[in-house]
Amino acid sequence: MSSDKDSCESNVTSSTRVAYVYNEQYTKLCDQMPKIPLRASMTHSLIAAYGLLPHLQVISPEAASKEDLKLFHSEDFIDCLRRLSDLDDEEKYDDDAESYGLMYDCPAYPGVYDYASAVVGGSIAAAIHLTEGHSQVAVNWAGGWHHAKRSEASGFCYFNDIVIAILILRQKFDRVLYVDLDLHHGDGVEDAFCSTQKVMTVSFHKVASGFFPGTGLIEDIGIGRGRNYTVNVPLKDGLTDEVFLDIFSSVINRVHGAFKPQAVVCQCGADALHGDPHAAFNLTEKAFVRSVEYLREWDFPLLLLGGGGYNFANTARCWASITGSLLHKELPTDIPEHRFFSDFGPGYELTIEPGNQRDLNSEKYIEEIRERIFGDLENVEVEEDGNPR
Ligand SMILES: O=C(CCc1ccccc1NC(=O)c1cccc(C(F)(F)F)c1)NO
Ligand SMILES: [Zn+2]
Repeated sequence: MSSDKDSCESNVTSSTRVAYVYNEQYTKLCDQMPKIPLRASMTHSLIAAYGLLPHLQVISPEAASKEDLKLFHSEDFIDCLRRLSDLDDEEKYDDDAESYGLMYDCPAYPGVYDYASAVVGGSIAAAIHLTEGHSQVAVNWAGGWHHAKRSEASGFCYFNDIVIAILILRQKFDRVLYVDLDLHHGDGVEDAFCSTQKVMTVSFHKVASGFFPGTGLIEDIGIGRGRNYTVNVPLKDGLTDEVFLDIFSSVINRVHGAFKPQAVVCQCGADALHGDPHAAFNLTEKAFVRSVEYLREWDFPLLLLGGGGYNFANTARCWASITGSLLHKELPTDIPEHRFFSDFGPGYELTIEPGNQRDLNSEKYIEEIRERIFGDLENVEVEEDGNPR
């Protein structure tokens, strides 16, 4: 006779368990990324401080092997990053470096190979957890590096963990939907899948002259067989939660109806939040939490990844709020005492104040892009495959 504790344990089925990629060494490695020092530990510590770890299924990742990386990246690029990563700073200048994007925004700092392959390993572990049916949701907040190309690092992204995770999901799921909430266009993922009908990429991002990466225009809808399977939602400064959630829900609803995805990957880059040094949108964590809740309602395998986010306390607030929501836990507004408590001043609260920048997204503008995207999605029709998921 199982005690009621066992029986309550046993009713934690794969559909309610949330897998969470973490181990101490992995997080320490991710903390060393120069653009986001200690951000991985801040995110994990806040999630732990809110007492969420016992409710998560923690999965410990291994670094991606060279074979794993070759699922997307070229061998010469992988070898170059490996070589430069082993050098200390002096001998850095190698003419290859520039052609592989390993300068400026993506310096090949000592140990960068171990960092970048560890992050890919984290997203692979999460994706495998979903293909093996151990849970319906898997989270790798240290992942989400959407700019990396097959043979080029770009925009702080070295290896594209997202593309590799999607390729793993595609081994089991015929149609995979990719949603990118980062302030910046998810160009690396879009490029990887722009000519296939099997992966639909939908990116919501800022478009303005001179703003990185400069791609992701509304007229970019994919090429060849992939035409209409790329969706870009170009947005302007001052975006609010309300306007974002309105365009997000209407576009994603049509995407769901037309593409009928069997698994979803969502990049939750937090540089779209108010308070980020990019100072572009007025979003709060509510925009992200409600977007993920919207995707969750469809109850198919969901992989959540991080990405940008340079106000580290706000990034931790956002990702801890999403994690709490996945567990149907209401998190108290007061930030609990923990290692990084002092970084959450002056309010020491979980919620983020909305920005008050003027919203350049007029109703007319939002209607125009909504109608344009709806029109393009009319051309998407997938035959319901008979195969079970
Ligand atoms: O977040 C990104 C990449 C950000 C990026 C790529 C290429 C060129 C510039 C940027 N952004 C910055 O360099 C940037 C902007 C504001 C604040 C910072 C910070 F890291 F110093 F905080 C960095 N993609 O999702
Ligand atoms: Zn970004």
